[in-house]
Amino acid sequence: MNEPDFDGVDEALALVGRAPARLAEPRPPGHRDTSWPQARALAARAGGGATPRVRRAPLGAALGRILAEPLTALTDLPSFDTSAMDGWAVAGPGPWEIRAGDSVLAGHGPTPALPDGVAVRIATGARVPADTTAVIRSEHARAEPGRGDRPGTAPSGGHLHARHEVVPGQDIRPRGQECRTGDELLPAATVVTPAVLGLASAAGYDELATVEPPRVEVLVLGDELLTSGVPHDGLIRDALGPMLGPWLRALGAEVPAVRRVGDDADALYEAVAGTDADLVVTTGGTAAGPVDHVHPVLRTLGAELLVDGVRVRPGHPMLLARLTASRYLVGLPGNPLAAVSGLLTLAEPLLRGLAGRRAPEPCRAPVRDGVHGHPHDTRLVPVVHRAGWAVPLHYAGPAMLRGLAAADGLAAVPPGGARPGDELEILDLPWTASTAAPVPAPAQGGCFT
Ligand SMILES: Nc1nc2c(c(=O)[nH]1)N[C@H]1C(S)=C(S)[C@@H](COP(=O)(O)OP(=O)(O)OC[C@H]3O[C@@H](n4cnc5c(N)ncnc54)[C@H](O)[C@@H]3O)O[C@H]1N2
Ligand code: MOO
Repeated sequence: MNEPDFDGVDEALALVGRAPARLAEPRPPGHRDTSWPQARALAARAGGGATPRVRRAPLGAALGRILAEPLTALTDLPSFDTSAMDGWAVAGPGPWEIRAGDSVLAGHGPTPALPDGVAVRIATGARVPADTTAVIRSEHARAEPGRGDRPGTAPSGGHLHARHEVVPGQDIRPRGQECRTGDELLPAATVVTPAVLGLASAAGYDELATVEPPRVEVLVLGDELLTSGVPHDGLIRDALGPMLGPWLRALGAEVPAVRRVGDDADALYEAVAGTDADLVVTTGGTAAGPVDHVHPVLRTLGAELLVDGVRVRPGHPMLLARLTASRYLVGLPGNPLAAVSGLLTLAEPLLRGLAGRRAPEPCRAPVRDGVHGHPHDTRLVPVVHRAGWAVPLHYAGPAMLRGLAAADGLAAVPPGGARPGDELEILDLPWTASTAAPVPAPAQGGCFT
């Protein structure tokens, strides 16, 4: 490729400059790469076209999964008129004669209707007797003992006086207040959180229909990679194997194992041809070096290249291939930040579709400092959120993870760059929701959550 200066920009911009943005130059003709927005849309379409596998699982096994169908109420909630307080059920105007006998407790069937002028003790959560006008909480009522009541026993035969005005319906939760049978409580594609489990249980569910997580196999290429110890003799540590498994799981995938296949074309062919995963993610070997085997292996397999290079820095050699009607391969470049760029550009939207998840609301934030742009390509730059600003981080070169490890997200810098105050799209990292500091709402809100 005849763009040494532009590629050099990526390295130079590992330290973020403050120069004013340059205007985008026209793309040289004949370039085959896909634009960054197109690549994301293509990956999302490929994932969204798949038919998700659905499984009915007991509530306890559904946590973190995606609802395959809407959650509709199997009952009215509450399913009967319920007392909201411990106190007295009363009918008609007071004072009321206290009905002798047991209190009305939670968990019991219907009790006899309440005639006007009568009160009966009732517990929070109990079914209110038919014809009850209101519930008066204990502290708002005064019970006058009847004859024969012993101290410490429930008064009976005495009278009940309200200390405050009684409003009809007070402290009664009417049947169906929260929902009616058949109401849609949550749409399909909702993530099953602990709160969803609670709601599903309250609404009568024993099990939930959820989308089976897509299975992803990670193949780490490269003979130069060590799995332990300090880099030596030209060998380096594998930074991607330890990162990609948990990252892909955070995106809703099942990742049984990360395999290292070295720079062996036959081993790569065998691994890809024999996989039963929905998605194979490879790292390294996407460029045109002597041991870059991803393209030749895909050709031998007859795979269809949906994306072959993306106009994004770092990570432009990333690719997306269809292996069979329902299996995909995402080739991530070997440089670690370039691999993350491929993960967010291609693997994330593809997996979102395969996992049945909804697209997140796009999130934008103003960038505090000017950011150099690539002349033709989008740049992804690690940023932290500070007082409503996205602040670009240093150490953002293609081979570096130092900036990313401190980041809250990646800002998409358009071709030509950004000036201070420009609103940029921010890609959240899957863990930022739990670590982000409270944010004074930026212009468009929603980032880092
Ligand atoms: N002639 C050209 N050479 C390169 C181009 C180009 O356009 N023309 N693009 C460069 C860019 S940009 C990238 S990104 C890389 C992509 O290369 P590959 O996907 O083929 O990756 P490798 O060559 O295998 O590795 C690149 C680099 O990353 C290191 N690496 C690989 N795997 C890991 C890992 N798991 N953990 C840590 N580091 C890893 C590897 O040692 C290399 O240093 O190609 C450029 N070349
Ligand atoms: O610029 Mo590459 O895409 O090093 O990452």
